[in-house]
Amino acid sequence: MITIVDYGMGNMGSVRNMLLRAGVDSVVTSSAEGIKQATRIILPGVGAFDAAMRRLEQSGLRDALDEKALTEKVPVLGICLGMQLLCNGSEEGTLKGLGWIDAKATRLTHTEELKVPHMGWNVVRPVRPSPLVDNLGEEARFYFVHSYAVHVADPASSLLKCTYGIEFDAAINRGNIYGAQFHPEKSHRFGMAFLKAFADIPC
Ligand SMILES: NC(=O)CC[C@H](N)C(=O)O
Repeated sequence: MITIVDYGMGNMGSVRNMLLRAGVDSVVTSSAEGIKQATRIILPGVGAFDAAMRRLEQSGLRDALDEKALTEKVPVLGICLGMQLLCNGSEEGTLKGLGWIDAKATRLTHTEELKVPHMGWNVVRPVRPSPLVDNLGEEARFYFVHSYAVHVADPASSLLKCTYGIEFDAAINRGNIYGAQFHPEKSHRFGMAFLKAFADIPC
């Protein structure tokens, strides 16, 4: 069973609905108790970096998440802001991130042709094989809405790259920790395949 973490920053319902369309059941929890039951976790997120970190800390969810991710090593998927939170930090804020993957988020550069936020569909390029991305097929495209982009320190932590002015990491992975900068819940069949693959990752 997948547990979707509700910490007041994002649309848990659309993630749950896309999982259902993929034939995967899930529960939404806003409590540390709920997280303790989890065997697989999705950390969604829409909004600002510091506000999200503050909510995770103040709600007591951070400790429960640390235990699951670092000690029990259950598969965890961060989506959009949720992926940025997995990193050491972001130029968007001053607070430290969860630090589960050695990476940082930097601001995208606004130009005449390329507006920030990066909003809309974009293609991604596979970097290395992983059960999470191996079955996406040719020309996989995903839906993005973000102003900050993640760059991993160790190239081996990158699964998918995307280019919007600069190249950035669109999906990342280290051990049991996974992240997607795009919104799989808004990415039609590609997003459904991606979420199904996360649900099927052996643990
Ligand atoms: N869509 C969002 O919530 C974006 C998350 C983050 N604030 C960013 O701009 O990258």
